[in-house]
Amino acid sequence: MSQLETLVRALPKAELHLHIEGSLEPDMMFELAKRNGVSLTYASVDEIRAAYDFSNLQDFLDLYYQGMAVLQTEQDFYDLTAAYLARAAEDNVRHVEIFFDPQAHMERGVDFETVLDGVERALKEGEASRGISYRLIMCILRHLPEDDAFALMDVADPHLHRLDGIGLDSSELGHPPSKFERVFARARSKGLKLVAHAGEEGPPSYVWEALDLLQIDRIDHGNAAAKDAALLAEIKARGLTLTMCPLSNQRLCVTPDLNDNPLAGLLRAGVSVTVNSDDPSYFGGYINDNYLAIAEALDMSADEMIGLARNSFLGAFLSDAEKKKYLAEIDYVERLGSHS
Ligand SMILES: Nc1ncnc2[nH]cnc12
Ligand SMILES: [Zn+2]
Repeated sequence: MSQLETLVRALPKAELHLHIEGSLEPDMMFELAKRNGVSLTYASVDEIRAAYDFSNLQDFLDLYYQGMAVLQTEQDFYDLTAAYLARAAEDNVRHVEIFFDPQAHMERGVDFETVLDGVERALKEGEASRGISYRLIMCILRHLPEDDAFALMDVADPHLHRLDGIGLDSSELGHPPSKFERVFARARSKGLKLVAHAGEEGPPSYVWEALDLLQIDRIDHGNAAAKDAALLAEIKARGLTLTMCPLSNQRLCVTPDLNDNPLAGLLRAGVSVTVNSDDPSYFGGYINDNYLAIAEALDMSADEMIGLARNSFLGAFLSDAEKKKYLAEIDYVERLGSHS
């Protein structure tokens, strides 16, 4: 194992951009299909993996919504989340901020409470048994109408104390942040943190809208910011963190060549960049795989790996005391490394 790999594995990390439904591994898809009597169009795990050959975001989303149809009971959502936490623990992930897509389940007749109860039960257990702290972010599907988003906010209203933030995901092109300005205003009035996928496939203007109209606290992806110097300056001035996902960008042909990923350039330009896995079961890697892939492709240093891990806690929706605790752990790993 290289020194850099040893370091990446040892670093405590926060994962800030993870769709829990995107951690559904083919093995579990088969198991749940059997348990729930759902028929899959695939005959084997290998066939599923072979289907994960995407040309763009929509290609992926079509399979992502299809795959999650096996998730039906509270136990399913618990099992899915518990499996992710077990895998994240192997990568020394100490804090997670998880997205979930209730609309994609409710339209199949699964209750909002079933989803939330199962995900939350696993997160609470993960915190107690593995020491992985968490925040939970409910995402709005942007390809659906504004009315549907308001309906989701109504259903979620009695449970808002169990949620930390609101996000915006799904098909970006043709669905700019402005479509959800009023929904985000309502979420803000409820005291929720706000994040949005912006500038993944979409242009810099979508990132501007997320900043100015949605008034987000953090940007998911944000790749397009690298194309607009004024936008970059604004992101820095506001101290906003970008939750970037290099293997996702590669698999969805946002930056098919990892060498072209803007992550290192943005970090070196002083932007608070973080590394995340997005939908690890679909994109061929969990968080350490993402760190190691960009370290190699973008010729990043040990200090930069440490900086990315620090940013993950600094950009998290944690208290200052919690951040301090995690940052001290990174300092410790850094000191160990400097003596070796
Ligand atoms: N990378 C991604 N972009 C937009 N929506 C998503 N939903 C799950 N993964 C996503
Ligand atoms: Zn995402």
